[in-house]
Amino acid sequence: MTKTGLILAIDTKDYDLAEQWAQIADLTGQMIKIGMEFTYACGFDAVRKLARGRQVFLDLKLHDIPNTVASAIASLVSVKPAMLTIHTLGGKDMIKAARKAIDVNFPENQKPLLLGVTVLTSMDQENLNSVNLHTTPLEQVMKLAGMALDAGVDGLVCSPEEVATLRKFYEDKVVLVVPGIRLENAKTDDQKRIMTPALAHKAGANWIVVGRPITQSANPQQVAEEIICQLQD
Ligand SMILES: O=C(O)c1cc(=O)[nH]c(=O)n1[C@@H]1O[C@H](COP(=O)(O)O)[C@@H](O)[C@H]1O
Repeated sequence: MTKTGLILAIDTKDYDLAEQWAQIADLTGQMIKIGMEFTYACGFDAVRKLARGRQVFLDLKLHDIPNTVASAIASLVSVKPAMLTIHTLGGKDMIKAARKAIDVNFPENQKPLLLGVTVLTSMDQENLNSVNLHTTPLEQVMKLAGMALDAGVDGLVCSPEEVATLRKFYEDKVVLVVPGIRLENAKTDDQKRIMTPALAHKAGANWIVVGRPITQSANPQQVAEEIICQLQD
């Protein structure tokens, strides 16, 4: 069975709270994810400070013309991220430019994994149709996955619902990072394609990304520990 790790999403505008959550991640041996909310609110000095000495997934979901994405990636070297995200919908030229930007700018032993976001976990069939995509989420994820892997991503961000199919098709040749994790299989917020930690693990996720179910709970450390237990075989 695929080994699955937990990534804690540090989605807050408050530096001190982010540090508290990151310390819980340190105690339980998790990676942290720093995204747009923290970065835009606290700035890049704060991102570097929070990242220091930690394994960081820098989730800025870059999506722009190839030259702009490549230049943005070159500016991220000082954060020393373990992984970073681009949107696969930016297309193959943008992805190739991102790949090259990592290969050229990051030192050999500090190259982050380049992850391609496929179909956001907040999108269901109705949302896909609303942007004129008349395929199922699974078909769209598989199509984007093939294109993105050919163009040079190391891994994919997808919902738990696509993990088993991707794992069967690509075996262990792709890193699968999986948000849309909920402790119960009931849709209660913006996440539409969801699964429990145990089921995402069984399906073959390398990493699950969890934010609010941990950070908004009464006891974040206890919930994190309970989730980690669900990831054992
Ligand atoms: O790239 C991501 O991490 C991501 C992709 C996606 O399709 N869905 C998704 O929820 N995420 C991120 O994963 C985290 C999920 O947080 P919660 O919904 O609070 O567990 C957020 O930080 C999102 O930005």
